[in-house]
Amino acid sequence: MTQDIETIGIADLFGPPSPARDRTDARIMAAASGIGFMAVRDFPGDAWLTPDNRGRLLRIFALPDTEKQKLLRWNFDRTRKNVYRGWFPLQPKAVSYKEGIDMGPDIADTAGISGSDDPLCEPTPLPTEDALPGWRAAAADYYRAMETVGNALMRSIARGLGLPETIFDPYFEHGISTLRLIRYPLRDANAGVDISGPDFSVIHKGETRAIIGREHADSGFVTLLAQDGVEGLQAKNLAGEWIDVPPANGTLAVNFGQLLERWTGGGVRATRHRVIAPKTIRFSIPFFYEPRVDAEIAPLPMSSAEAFEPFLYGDYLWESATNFVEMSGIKHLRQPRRAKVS
Ligand SMILES: O=C(O)CCC(=O)C(=O)O
Ligand SMILES: [Fe+2]
Repeated sequence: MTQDIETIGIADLFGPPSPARDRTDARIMAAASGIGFMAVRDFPGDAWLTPDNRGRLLRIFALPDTEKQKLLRWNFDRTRKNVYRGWFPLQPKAVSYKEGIDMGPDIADTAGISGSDDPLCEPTPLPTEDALPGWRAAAADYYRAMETVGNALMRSIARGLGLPETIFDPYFEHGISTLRLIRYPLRDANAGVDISGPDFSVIHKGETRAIIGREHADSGFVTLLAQDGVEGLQAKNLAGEWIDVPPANGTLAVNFGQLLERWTGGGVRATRHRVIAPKTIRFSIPFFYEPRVDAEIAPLPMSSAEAFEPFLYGDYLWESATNFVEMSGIKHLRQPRRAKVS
């Protein structure tokens, strides 16, 4: 049986305790512990999920190259100081064929982390107000809206696990969530890359489709993904089949990260996903809801919890995130803040 991805209205998560909220919690936990993907709708800030409003953020891709280059990260431009936040350009030879920007909490002024020497807390290089009037304010509003949704899902997951609903709260004060804007152009057939190989293409519904987003699981707690109405995202279901994640307006696709999978001893599933090439250019806006950099992750007080050695979120994230192609070549720039007990 192919299990579909459920769409769940989450308005009740923003109200007082009620039987309706309990039912929503149960549906979320069923998705989290089952297929590991869901779509959510009906929440404060859902007005963002229209083509016009997403377009207010995606305007950044229309900047001239000279303006985008000012935002590049150190691994793409050695004159830059930012290593973790900022612009990643297209990598024509990589499986993932995308460009975009990673932004941190400083854009929404929720940071309280300035002055830190941790690259995970560095400020985000942003276009000037003159280059893109009104854009910064829109990005800040969107960031705050997604923090609110992430927070509501985090509490719902706590309740769904049978834990106090505030158990995760302290971990997320001054969290380092990432707002990412992605553009996947059509692959240039003359780029000198043979995309017929198995790494670069798959058969889907009898058709050969290029891969533009390499198969992976996300690193963080929960990911809130706005798609632009263009298909391409696929999730691996429990039977190991790739199923399409519908890009419906008014919904966010939600998947769970490896941090949460580890924290819950596999109770929540960090589902693998990938992007196959649609016929048109594609944009997406993932928001990775994440704890504070110095959060100590230790086994949860649940009877089913498996023992593991506590670790710092920042150490774990750096190890994981720097394996992605857009973060290549920077692993050596941050040392673990806590030595492993051997
Ligand atoms: O573009 C998409 O739809 C998915 C992006 C994604 O999986 C990611 O950035 O982690
Ligand atoms: Fe992802």
